[in-house]
Amino acid sequence: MTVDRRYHRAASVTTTDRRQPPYDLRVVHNSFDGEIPDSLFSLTSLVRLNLADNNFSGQISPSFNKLIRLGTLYLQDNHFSGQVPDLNLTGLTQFNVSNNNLTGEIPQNLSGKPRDSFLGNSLCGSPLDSCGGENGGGNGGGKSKKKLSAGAIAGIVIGSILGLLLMLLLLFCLCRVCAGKRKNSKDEGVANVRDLEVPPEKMESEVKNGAAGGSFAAALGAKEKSKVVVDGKKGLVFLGNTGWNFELEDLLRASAEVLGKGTFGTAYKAMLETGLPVVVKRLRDTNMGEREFREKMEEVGRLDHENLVPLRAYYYNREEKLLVYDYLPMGSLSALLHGNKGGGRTPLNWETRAAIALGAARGISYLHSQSLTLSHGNIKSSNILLNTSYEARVSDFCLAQLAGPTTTPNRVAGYRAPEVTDPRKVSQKADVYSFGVLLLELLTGKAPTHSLTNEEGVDLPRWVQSIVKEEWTSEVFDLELLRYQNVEEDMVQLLQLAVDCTAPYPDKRPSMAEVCDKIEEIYRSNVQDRRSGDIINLEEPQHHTGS
Ligand SMILES: Nc1ncnc2c1ncn2[C@@H]1O[C@H](COP(=O)(O)OP(=O)(O)OP(=O)(O)O)[C@@H](O)[C@H]1O
Repeated sequence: MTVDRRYHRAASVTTTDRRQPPYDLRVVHNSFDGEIPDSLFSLTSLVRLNLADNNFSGQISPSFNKLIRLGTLYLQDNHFSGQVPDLNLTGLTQFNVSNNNLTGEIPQNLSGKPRDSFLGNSLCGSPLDSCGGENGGGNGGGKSKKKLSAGAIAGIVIGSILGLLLMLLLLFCLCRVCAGKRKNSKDEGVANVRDLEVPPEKMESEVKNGAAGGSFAAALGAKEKSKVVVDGKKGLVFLGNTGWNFELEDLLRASAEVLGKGTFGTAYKAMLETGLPVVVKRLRDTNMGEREFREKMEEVGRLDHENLVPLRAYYYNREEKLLVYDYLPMGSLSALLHGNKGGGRTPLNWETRAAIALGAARGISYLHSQSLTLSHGNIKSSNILLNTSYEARVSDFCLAQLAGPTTTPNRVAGYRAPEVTDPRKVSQKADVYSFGVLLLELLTGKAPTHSLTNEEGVDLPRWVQSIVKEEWTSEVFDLELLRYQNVEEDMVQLLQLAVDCTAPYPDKRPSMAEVCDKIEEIYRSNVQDRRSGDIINLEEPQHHTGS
């Protein structure tokens, strides 16, 4: 069927004279789809054309201009798209293209038609709103669109750019804040971290060779560039009931001198402005994480015995780890035994040595009693410190695990039990061995291998074993001890205990509690001897010049 036939069939043709061509064509509701066929435009006599409410699509052809007699053109409620053609039909009084998909500007010739004729499209221009403004009136529905003026577009573009810049700026600020926070959390997650500047010249002159008078901050900074990272909030952590009340900054201001370099780092004596002297150990190369470190410090801080040098406080940050102890003015047993050999040193008598041995044994035995896995780990004469009454205080206990990869294991080689391969893993039996070497050192006055910086020292257990027992007295004991009579038997007993402690097989060694009991027994007999009044006057404390 041709389109023409379709039209003729469906159209209700209104004509009085059947010989006349149709002048009124109405297409039945919803009957047609597709584009309007060109043949329609040959019906030039048409006066009324009503194609409303169908499914016509495509463009509205400008060929409607051929229907020069057209007074009514109803195209509403279809699917026409594209622009409204410029219809120059002077008789066209009824015109409606509403509710299609038409776009663009309404041609000048149709601008006099009522608004309703154009609604429901995306059209603009008179009689609707001007192009660039709102069109379609209030009931344009979803089909209405904006057509923006150049000024509006420029405004939107500039606004968008400014908005984008603002967002970038905000993003940048946010990143800076986050980066700042991350940095702070690196330095213990605390604000208030700052650097103490120490002039390098000051550091050099003040701390050179451990000379006293330089500030502790300078001492810490001496080998670094010139900065010490100080964390003002998470400062010193005090352990136990010290009664101490000072801040890290007070410590950094304190005058300091180097006491010596040990296995774990350097020890400083710091004199606070209040006159309180403390010892600060600056740990080197500690691999331990913060949490583990703090837990370890709390554990060590809980250990409390009269023959121990308690850990009073600590400081932790990624760069610096400091341990704070009491300062013991009489120094170490090592300094007493081996220092000032040239002269000016009062020899250590037997009773003082026996008392030191007993005090040290008690301190270590206490440690072992706390837990089967707890050991000192670094027993040697420089870690046996003395108070003003020459009572022994064991220091540096339970720190073996803190030792970093660059520690100097040689320094403890002479005290180390043969089975110890990793100095960070030391058993109680290994402690007993080290204590045995310490007893041998006390009795012979000789320093064990590598225990002194300048001297080679002796492999004490081996050396003593190489001497036949009968010759122990004259060959083995420190000459300073030989002048005391009636104590020979006690000395031999202590020497035998030392030999037992240094047995190559850990199982053959006594426990620290047994060692303690034995020394007490020897010491008691010594006191009885003293009561019988046959040796030196022990009522007066003797003075020794430690180095
Ligand atoms: N609390 C203290 N009071 C007085 N002197 C101390 C104190 N602590 C340590 N010293 C002395 O400071 C010096 C250095 O001590 P430090 O403990 O750092 O090294 P060390 O004992 O030689 O070796 P290690 O680190 O293996 O124990 C030693 O001569 C030591 O006797």
